[in-house]
Amino acid sequence: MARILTITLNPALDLSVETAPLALGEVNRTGHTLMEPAGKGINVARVLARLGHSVTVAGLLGDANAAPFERLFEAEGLQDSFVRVPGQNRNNIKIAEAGGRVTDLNGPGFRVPDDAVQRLQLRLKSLLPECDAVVIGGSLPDGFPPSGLANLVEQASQADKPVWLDTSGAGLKAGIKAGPYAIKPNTDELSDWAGTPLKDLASVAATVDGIRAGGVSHVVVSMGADGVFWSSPAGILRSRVPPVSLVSTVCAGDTLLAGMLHGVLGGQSEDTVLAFATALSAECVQHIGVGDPEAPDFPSLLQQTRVQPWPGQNNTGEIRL
Ligand SMILES: Nc1ncnc2c1ncn2[C@@H]1O[C@H](COP(=O)(O)OP(=O)(O)O)[C@@H](O)[C@H]1O
Ligand SMILES: O=P(O)(O)OC[C@H]1O[C@](O)(COP(=O)(O)O)[C@@H](O)[C@@H]1O
Repeated sequence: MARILTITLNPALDLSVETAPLALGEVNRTGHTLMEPAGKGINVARVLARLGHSVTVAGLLGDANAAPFERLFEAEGLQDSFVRVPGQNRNNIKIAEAGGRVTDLNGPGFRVPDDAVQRLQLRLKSLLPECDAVVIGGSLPDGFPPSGLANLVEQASQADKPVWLDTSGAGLKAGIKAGPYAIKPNTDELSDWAGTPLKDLASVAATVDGIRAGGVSHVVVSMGADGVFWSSPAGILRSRVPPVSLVSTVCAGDTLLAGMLHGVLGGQSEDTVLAFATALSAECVQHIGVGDPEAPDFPSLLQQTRVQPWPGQNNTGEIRL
């Protein structure tokens, strides 16, 4: 069991809605709906706790609607070390239509006070000695500078804690420069970072090589139904997902990251790490919410997940994503 600190700078209440294909501009009657406290670091924390780790959740939490988050932390056994800030955590709406299309409506939340980065740095000072790894996940709230994210990455790295970073846009740009141990962009986020659409595995690989040359040890690229591309000091692996019945891809990236961290901290072989994490993320897309390592069909999903070195035989990199 490892001690993991996750940081969520912009938590959200996710309202997930399962529905038939939307009739825009009309009354739609939905199926299953679920409102849950979320945000990338919090989602990762939930999966890690279910995998038996001791997890502290931190970051910024709006005080106006903190109660559901606090209830979740209590229920899931997560140590709450969030810095409270004035205002509301955002509401994010996730519409999962039959057929697998998912539409995210991510709302605005609190605006951060001027001293937010300093308060977080102070909080981290006391939390870092107590953890084995740090996850920083999600977007930056209004007023939080990308340089502030870079400061947090540097602070944790200087304390010798591996930082796993999952963010996007300007945060990802600044974060990569600060030299995290690992990043987990999806193909769109990596394309955005590269400034060009990455349409095949060869271009993903070339982009990842550049990032690794800059000092990031592990680059995990999640590619939706095309699986995962993982470049690390041990080499490059690519996984393929098992067949699943798709409901919602929301939280699949967070579940994948948690599964990767679980395996890497556990010292498992690379193949085992990637197969486990991929299968768990595939389990996740079969329902709303984070992946469940205790799902009855998880062993079968794991068995059907394929991991291969990349580029393998007959694999020249032109596979289109
Ligand atoms: N349609 C799908 N079928 C099976 N597995 C999937 C599917 N979509 C996503 N996954 C799994 O979840 C992982 C993360 O999903 P992805 O959409 O790439 O990340 P993110 O949620 O961060 O955008 C994928 O790498 C894959 O392993
Ligand atoms: O901070 P961002 O980039 O807006 O993302 C937040 C959203 O991402 C999620 O954490 C899901 O992320 P993934 O689909 O990448 O796993 C949601 O719970 C949340 O609403």
